[in-house]
Amino acid sequence: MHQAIERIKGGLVVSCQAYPNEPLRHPETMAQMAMAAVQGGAVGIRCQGLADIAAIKGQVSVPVIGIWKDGEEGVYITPTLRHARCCAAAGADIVAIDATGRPRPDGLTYADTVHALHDEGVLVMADCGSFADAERAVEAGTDIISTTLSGYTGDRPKTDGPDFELLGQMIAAFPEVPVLCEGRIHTPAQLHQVMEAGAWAAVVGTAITHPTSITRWFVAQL
Ligand SMILES: CC(=O)N[C@H](C=O)[C@@H](O)[C@H](O)[C@H](O)COP(=O)(O)O
Repeated sequence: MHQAIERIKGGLVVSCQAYPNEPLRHPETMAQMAMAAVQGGAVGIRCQGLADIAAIKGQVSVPVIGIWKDGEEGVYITPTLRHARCCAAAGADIVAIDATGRPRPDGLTYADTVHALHDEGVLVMADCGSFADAERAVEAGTDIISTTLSGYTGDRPKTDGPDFELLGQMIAAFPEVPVLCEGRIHTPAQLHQVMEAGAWAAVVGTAITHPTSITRWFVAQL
């Protein structure tokens, strides 16, 4: 098992992302957010965009999972081999990529992409939207599989909280592969539950690092 993957075992990875045109969308701001998360006990950081990856790697020593979101529909999380290589070059310890079977903009298959990255020594995390995606990812030899895209690809309902069902299926089917739970973990109790279920680690974004969403949750109660 690679050291970066060992280091996040049993812990909380915090996703530090601001979306296009949002006030916090600045690499230095995201690096400050990442440092704050590490102070709170995060064992890893997930972040978006080459500038943010580089800025965050410059400030924290925990493993960084890098992605590059390009577009908003279809395959947009690190959609091509080029995007993934750039994330690695920017300093990501692990690169997360879309693991769905949808056509990729560069025409490569998911497996082609993973094999090319492995040839270059890059660790790959599969952002899955279904159990079939997880099977494809494991078949390709992916280092980490995750529930990231559950509820966002049309294959699974968008549950209020994390997709415990998919998480459980992945853990049961692939005991040798680290399974991360990511997506809609909104409370410490839900985090406890996903770790009890056997997740290798969990990724929390919105509930920790997206104040606009958190404010809306409160305002909705007024
Ligand atoms: C579907 C998609 O594009 N997910 C993205 C992946 O990086 C992010 O927008 C999420 O914030 C991240 O997965 C963490 O999830 P949550 O913010 O729910 O804790």
